[in-house]
Amino acid sequence: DDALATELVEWLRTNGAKIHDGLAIRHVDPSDPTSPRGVFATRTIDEGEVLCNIPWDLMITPGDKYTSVDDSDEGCRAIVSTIEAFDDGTNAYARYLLGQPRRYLPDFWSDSARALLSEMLAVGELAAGPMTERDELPPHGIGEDGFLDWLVKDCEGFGIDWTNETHVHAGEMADFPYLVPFYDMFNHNGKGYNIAHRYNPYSGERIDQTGYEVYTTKSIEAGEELLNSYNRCNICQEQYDWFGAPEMFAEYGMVNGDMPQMFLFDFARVKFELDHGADGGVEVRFLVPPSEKGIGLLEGQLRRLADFAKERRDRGRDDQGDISEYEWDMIWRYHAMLQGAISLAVNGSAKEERTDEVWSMDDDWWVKDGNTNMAAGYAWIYPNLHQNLASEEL
Ligand SMILES: C[S@@+](CC[C@H](N)C(=O)[O-])C[C@H]1O[C@@H](n2cnc3c(N)ncnc32)[C@H](O)[C@@H]1O
Repeated sequence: DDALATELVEWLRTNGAKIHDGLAIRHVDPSDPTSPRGVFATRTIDEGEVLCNIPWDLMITPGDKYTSVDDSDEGCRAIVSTIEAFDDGTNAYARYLLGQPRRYLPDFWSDSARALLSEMLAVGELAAGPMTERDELPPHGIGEDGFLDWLVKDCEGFGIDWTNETHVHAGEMADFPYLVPFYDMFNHNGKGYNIAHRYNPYSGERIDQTGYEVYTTKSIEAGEELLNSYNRCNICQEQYDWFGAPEMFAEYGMVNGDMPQMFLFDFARVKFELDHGADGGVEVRFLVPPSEKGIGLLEGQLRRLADFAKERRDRGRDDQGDISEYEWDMIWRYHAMLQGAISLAVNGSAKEERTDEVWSMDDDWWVKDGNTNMAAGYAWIYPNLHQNLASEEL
């Protein structure tokens, strides 16, 4: 029943990719064809077995040679390559990507939906230009002058037609630096992963010669799902310390109750993780000691979020521009997630000793697990989504 996935695997094998024969691609909930697809073991797989090796030629890349991560027009070239793949009728991976949802990431929503979301996130008056992490709730960088506006400006001269929905879809799908067939079917698990990459594209190894290889890091039972971690993985070191539930929503379009969830509120200098406690209830763990001022600021946002819903949700979708049903649903799901998380933090902070230390620290007040080590001229840990700080600026 999943022709696109079957066709993709056949096409990959025919063209030199290795795909483990103990795997099946199916919907996570087999009875619900709208649930996401995932990769499952059909038999026991030992630790260290290769799940796939994808030759360079089958990936969608910004160019035909390995390029480094600090290549400035790499993002635009990746989109152009994705458009070319879409136009190539023989490319089964492109057909699979064309079958993915359209405009599901907030960055690609309608102007009306992005405006409503920005207003919901604005801590104070809605700023005319882009807001920073200091005056909005996370995730950052979505509103006016968001990612798509930035792409349009940045990719001028690359022949991308932003009035063409297929080109926009290429912009949404194109991952920098490359799109890897099959690898992108592994779902996210917040508790950890059972797969790893043999090669680290960020370290400059020659994937154009070796292929992109993924193997198991544990032994896997039949029926078990093969899972990656999109933020706690061994490859995305730049997302390690700041990439929480709000960023999962921004970058992957996910809003769900999966635990653990991390939240970093810059404007209040509060950072915490939520997870199930021993009694099954959700508990808060502060990753940086909370301050009196920070908790007060969060309490203010709880009141504002409640008023916002009363005013905007109760008014209904129809008289607020051309917000789609999907966008509307996601906005209020995310609203509920924020309200829930902030309430847990405010209530949980009663048990904590409060200290104002965070307010005398520099902008890296929240860096705990990570560090600001440089690689290829960039700090891998940085506070604002879509913002690469050059090393001199830090
Ligand atoms: C890299 S793809 C994973 C494969 C994808 N499920 C598919 O059908 O092709 C990432 C997308 O999968 C979905 N996804 C992955 N992990 C998820 C999870 N734990 N909960 C909900 N959706 C998830 C999200 O829509 C996300 O944007």
